[in-house]
Amino acid sequence: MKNKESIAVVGAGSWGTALAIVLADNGHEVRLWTQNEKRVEEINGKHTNHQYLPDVELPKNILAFSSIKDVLSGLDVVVLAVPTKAIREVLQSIKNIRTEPFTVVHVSKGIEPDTLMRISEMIREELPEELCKDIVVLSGPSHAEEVSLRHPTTVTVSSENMKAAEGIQDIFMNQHFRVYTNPDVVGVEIGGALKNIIALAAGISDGLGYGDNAKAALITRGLAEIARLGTKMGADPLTFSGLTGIGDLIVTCTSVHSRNWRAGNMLGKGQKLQDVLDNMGMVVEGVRTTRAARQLSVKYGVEMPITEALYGILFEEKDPKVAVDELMARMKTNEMESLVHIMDRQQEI
Ligand SMILES: NC(=O)C1=CN([C@@H]2O[C@H](COP(=O)(O)OP(=O)(O)OC[C@H]3O[C@@H](n4cnc5c(N)ncnc54)[C@H](OP(=O)(O)O)[C@@H]3O)[C@@H](O)[C@H]2O)C=CC1
Ligand SMILES: O=C(CO)COP(=O)(O)O
Repeated sequence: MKNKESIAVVGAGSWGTALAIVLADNGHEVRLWTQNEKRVEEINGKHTNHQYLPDVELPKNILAFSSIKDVLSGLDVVVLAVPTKAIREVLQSIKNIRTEPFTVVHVSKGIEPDTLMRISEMIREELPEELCKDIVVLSGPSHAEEVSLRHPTTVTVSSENMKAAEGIQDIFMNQHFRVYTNPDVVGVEIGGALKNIIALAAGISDGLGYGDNAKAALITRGLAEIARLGTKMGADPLTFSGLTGIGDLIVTCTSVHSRNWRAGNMLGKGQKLQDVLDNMGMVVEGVRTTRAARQLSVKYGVEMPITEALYGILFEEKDPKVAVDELMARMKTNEMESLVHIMDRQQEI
């Protein structure tokens, strides 16, 4: 029997709401924060969140609030479920209110451009040490739409303090939502963030009318470049063959639920990036992360051809078809050569 807790979920978008359902199903009292008053009324009155999860009825033990102060008061666990670009702003409001220490669970998948920080690093920078007990990342192949329908889903939690990760594993785990632990915070965060770049590329490939061969190539070679960069940054190479690596790549590159795949698909069909983003109504994390990953590839001296091609399409108006032609015409190489430093890193560990 798990301890019942009161838990704050900050962000009532699709993922925050789906995770609130998991926590509510486990019997926890869930306080869900959104700055949108109308959504607060809808969640508390009709028990729905139509904009983000249409047709899903929310459990009654989810209570929504628009005051961040009311959401946080007296709670030990705060789940941060906002896009990467909103993380600092939200943490600044939290730190102005809280005086007691708490555990932050972050579920966002991005890297901050320019600072090149992972999300746990941004949290460490924003929250004073005496306020932030532990940081736990929850990531893996998990579309909100399926989690909210209680379809079987597996994710991974990771933290520098594995006791904290195990505590969060207990809070979330249930019959539909299986939670693993992994001590490799860098690998878990890098895999989750960078798969969005490859999902955009997979969507573009589908939008151009290419088939399964192209998609398999993008997933496999995408994983190779993610693992190359991740291991240079200190990740355990094995993490990339787990849920937060290949697992999340598969789900995001092959599902119509993925906002990154859908955005790519529209780009491949010839739409303009700004129109795609304006019409999505939800965050497409891979766009900013492409900029960050390209900066990281330069910083660490790691070749990332798919990221480079996507950067050209997103930010330099390169024709997607030309970008694919250029990828195919790259100098011939040995499949394993580019993985050598990953194997070296594995031996070090
Ligand atoms: N959706 C999914 O299936 C999954 C998503 N993720 C990750 O979770 C994170 C959140 O994604 P998701 O829930 O899908 O995004 P959505 O676009 O569905 O929702 C984003 C939420 O964040 C809120 N928000 C945005 N900007 C701010 C801000 N500046 N201040 C306060 N609140 C803000 C929005 O509020 P409002 O509606 O009021 O604008 C909304 O509630 C992303 O990093 C994503 O990669 C991870 C796994 C699965
Ligand atoms: O991270 C996700 C699934 O694991 C969701 O991906 P999208 O943000 O592309 O929808």
